[in-house]
Amino acid sequence: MKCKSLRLIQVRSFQDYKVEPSPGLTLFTGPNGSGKTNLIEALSYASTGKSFRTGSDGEIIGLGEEEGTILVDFEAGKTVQTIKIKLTRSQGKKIFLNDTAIRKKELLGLFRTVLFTPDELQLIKGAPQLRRRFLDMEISQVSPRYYEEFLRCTRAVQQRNSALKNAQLTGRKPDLDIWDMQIAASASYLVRKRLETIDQMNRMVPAMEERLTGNKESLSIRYIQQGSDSPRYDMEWFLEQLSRRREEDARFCHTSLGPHRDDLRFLLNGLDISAYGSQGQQRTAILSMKLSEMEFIRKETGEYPVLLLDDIGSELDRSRRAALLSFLTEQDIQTLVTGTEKMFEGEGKVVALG
Ligand SMILES: Nc1ncnc2c1ncn2[C@@H]1O[C@H](COP(=O)(O)OP(=O)(O)OP(=O)(O)O)[C@@H](O)[C@H]1O
Repeated sequence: MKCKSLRLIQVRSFQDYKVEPSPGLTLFTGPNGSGKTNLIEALSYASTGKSFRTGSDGEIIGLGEEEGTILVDFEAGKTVQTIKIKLTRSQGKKIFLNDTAIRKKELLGLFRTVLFTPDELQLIKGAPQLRRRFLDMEISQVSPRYYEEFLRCTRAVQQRNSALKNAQLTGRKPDLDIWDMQIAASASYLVRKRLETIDQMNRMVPAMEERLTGNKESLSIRYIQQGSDSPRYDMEWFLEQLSRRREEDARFCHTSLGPHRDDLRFLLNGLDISAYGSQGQQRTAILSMKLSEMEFIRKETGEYPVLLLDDIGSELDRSRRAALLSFLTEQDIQTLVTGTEKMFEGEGKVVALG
């Protein structure tokens, strides 16, 4: 997967800007506020249909403008295609693939990227929802069915919660059977896919960790399931658990079991890295996971995704940057980075902003 060009029209600080990244390493340099992160954000947006910096599309449209457009030409296999995202203040966003309108759920998996930013440390320290998102996005990029089931499950949980709230307001018994069935069916698929993915990641992560640090600390990912010490994904189990929790769920008007309540733990030599790992160990662990995510996507799709690295100069020391660079060049991975020219020892194409 290669990004051939990125064009921004009335997006963030850019009036009309086009860049053609190198198929290898491209470094965006420039003073603070020159728009380096804006470029990474736009590429990630074209990949996922979402910004990693804001939940409000209005913030992305140039100040004072009514609309903004992100255009990405990318090569997948041997075909070059164009994603166009038109953001408007009054009518939301429209997404096009080669000028044909598509839905957001059809966007995922077209232009595949893996993102690494300083905020990524939150993956270890932050709320469970960030870890679930990491896993969900990773799998959704290679499996449209997964994303469909994910949306179905999310809707069913919302409907079940609404039914619980209504019941509390009206004093009537809620009819939860239909929602429990839907949640159990989707959950069974989602959790099975999550476990399979973690299993694959666990086979790759230690090698990445060793490559980056030269040591043999063993990093692994564990799935933490609400309601069971050893993860289950059979539908009957979900049905039985949801049914058993009805009374308690009715009290709090929420659904206390399902993929939306599960979490991940990252273990370094068997210990929870969020509690026992140093900052440096945590940063390296995240990078190892991101590189394993790259490998996972390559195994599933036959191509490496594009790697987006925002401001990692502050994150990785010199030896880790060198190890990262050797991996990226060896594997022919297209990488777009923000930072200073020195960051990768003068390697790659430099695009100066500001
Ligand atoms: N909607 C918008 N319209 C116009 N300009 C915007 C908009 N949103 C952000 N900006 C401008 O974009 C700039 C920030 O760009 P960005 O975050 O990409 O900088 P950067 O080069 O990554 O900086 P740093 O090196 O400090 O991380 C700021 O000058 C900000 O005012």
